[in-house]
Amino acid sequence: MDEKKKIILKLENICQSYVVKDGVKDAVDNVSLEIYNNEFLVILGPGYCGKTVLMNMIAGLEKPVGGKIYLDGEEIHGSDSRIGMVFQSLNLMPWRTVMANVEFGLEIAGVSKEERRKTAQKYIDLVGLTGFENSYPHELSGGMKQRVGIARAYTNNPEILLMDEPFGQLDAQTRYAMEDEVLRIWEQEKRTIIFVTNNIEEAVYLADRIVVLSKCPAKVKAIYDLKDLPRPRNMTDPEFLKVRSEISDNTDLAL
Ligand SMILES: Nc1ncnc2c1ncn2[C@@H]1O[C@H](COP(=O)(O)OP(=O)(O)OP(=O)(O)O)[C@@H](O)[C@H]1O
Repeated sequence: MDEKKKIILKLENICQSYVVKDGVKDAVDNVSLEIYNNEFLVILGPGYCGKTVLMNMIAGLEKPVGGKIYLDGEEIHGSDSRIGMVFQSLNLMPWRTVMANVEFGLEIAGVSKEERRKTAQKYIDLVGLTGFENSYPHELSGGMKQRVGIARAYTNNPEILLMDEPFGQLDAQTRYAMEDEVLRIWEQEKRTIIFVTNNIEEAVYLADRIVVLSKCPAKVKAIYDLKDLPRPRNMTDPEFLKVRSEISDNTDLAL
């Protein structure tokens, strides 16, 4: 079988609800998805629709009230080291240098100092932070902090990388630069990426496939295969704009 078509992660009828003061709030409603090995999957949906809740369930940070999650064909029931996460709020430790932040997961896993230095350096170089190993988070720009977050996630060697609106807080210029960076890193160091955004241009720029979610509670509204849209993509190309408008006609995003 084509390695790209191997299903690495499967969500089967995933549901999430919360008890709130005036009843039950449904956040995710019967989401089923198959995610292929090494693909760049973008989850696109309006604000508060349930994107983060869905990512948290994949990451094992919260338990679905219904449904099953399979990784490499086996059901998983919580967090799994094969799934890593890059958060929007990066949770970098301000008292640790770039190197110490990137090494952190390996330190916890008991990897020797020499080994973790080597691995961390590889990913610091990959994300373009060579020379900043001894800097502290407050000395870095927003884009550089995101790079630290990405390096830290890669260092733990996950098969799947979850990125929940990682560039949402960056200014437009830095955001464009980071989109190119994440594509470059993905091309160089292939992993499956599941990337959440509410920005349609970002979705069309990055994705192999886009999963469009409905308003809350999140349901799968449509799936678009963009593999035939050549890379590098240009947001002003007629072909890009055609795909963008086709998708925007079919979303609940306020555009
Ligand atoms: N623990 C919880 N208890 C009650 N409601 C919750 C809880 N977690 C999430 N929700 C609700 O579920 C809905 C989806 O939230 P979620 O954070 O997944 O949205 P989102 O699509 O990631 O939004 P954004 O684009 O703003 O990041 C929201 O209405 C939110 O208030």
